[in-house]
Amino acid sequence: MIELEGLTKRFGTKTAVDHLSFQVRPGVVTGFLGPNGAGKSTTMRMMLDLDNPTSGTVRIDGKHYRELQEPLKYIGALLDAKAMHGGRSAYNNLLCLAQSNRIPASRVGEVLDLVGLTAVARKKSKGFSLGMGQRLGIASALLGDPEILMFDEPVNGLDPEGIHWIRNLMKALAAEGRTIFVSSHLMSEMALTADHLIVIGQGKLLADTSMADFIQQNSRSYVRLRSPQREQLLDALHANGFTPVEAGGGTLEVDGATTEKLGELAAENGLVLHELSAQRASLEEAFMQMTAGAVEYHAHGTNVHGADGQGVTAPPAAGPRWGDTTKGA
Ligand SMILES: Nc1ncnc2c1ncn2[C@@H]1O[C@H](COP(=O)(O)OP(=O)(O)OP(=O)(O)O)[C@@H](O)[C@H]1O
Repeated sequence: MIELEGLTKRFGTKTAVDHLSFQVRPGVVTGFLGPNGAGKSTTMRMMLDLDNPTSGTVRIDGKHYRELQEPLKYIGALLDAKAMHGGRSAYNNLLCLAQSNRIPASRVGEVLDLVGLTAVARKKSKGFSLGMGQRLGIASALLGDPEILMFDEPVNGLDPEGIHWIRNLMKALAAEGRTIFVSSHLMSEMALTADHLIVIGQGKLLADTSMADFIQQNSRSYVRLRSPQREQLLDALHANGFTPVEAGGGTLEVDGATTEKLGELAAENGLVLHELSAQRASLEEAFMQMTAGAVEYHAHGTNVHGADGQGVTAPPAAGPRWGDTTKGA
């Protein structure tokens, strides 16, 4: 278990991490998400005592990192895959780490095997590709067979097979009851890997929730409609209190409705539908909403339908980018 309490880091006037408090529990993969520059790496560095907090604390199984005897046996981390000594072989890099943590040398061969680097174990790591470097970093994290594992953007540089492998590895490690904490700015990746989510933006906690609840609470569900009798359909929708949104190509989107309700409405009005489908916004959209604040989807719309007051609301041209400061605006 990792516990953060009021963790804060300032670099001069820049607050990189802002009063973060959360727990990372065993037995699940916890995703640590945020846009570039949100403060993920800084938080992880403080968890590992590589940076001093300005204020607040991090506890690993109730202790400060520096109080841990042979920390690699408690917590393994992949932070910067390039941190290895390039002039040493993969095997020797790991052997040095093992020796300084009283880990038997036999474990080096085991973890090299686990990450698929046995064939290049004696090669100098400076010649490694990005993906091989990631695998070597993961091997070093696994060396002490720790109960807690932290990975900062572990799929960086991995090919599709490697990405699949690391995903399954993290899930398998969590299933063994370990605490797995993995950062990413890739929402799609987290959706496939994480059971629990911690989302930060501008160093602040935005969400601490199960993946299922996050999607449920943050993604928008709506119905998509297309009809050759678009004008009549708009009239019928407005007459029944719906606010259709223009989605391009003659398609309309309606929030707060079911396909059953809108199908019946079309039938009652004798309207032909070419499309009637329930939609749920992707996780990516959920993140956009969360980090950009409640995008005022309806409030900033543009009336594109005409002067009869029965306009459709156009969606915003483009959502704010990750890291914008408009949360809650
Ligand atoms: N040593 C430092 N000195 C000054 N500013 C720093 C330092 N380290 C990080 N920062 C700033 O703190 C903020 C958080 O950076 P951090 O690297 O933790 O974010 P991140 O979420 O890991 O981003 P990314 O996904 O791009 O790696 C950024 O604005 C960054 O520029």
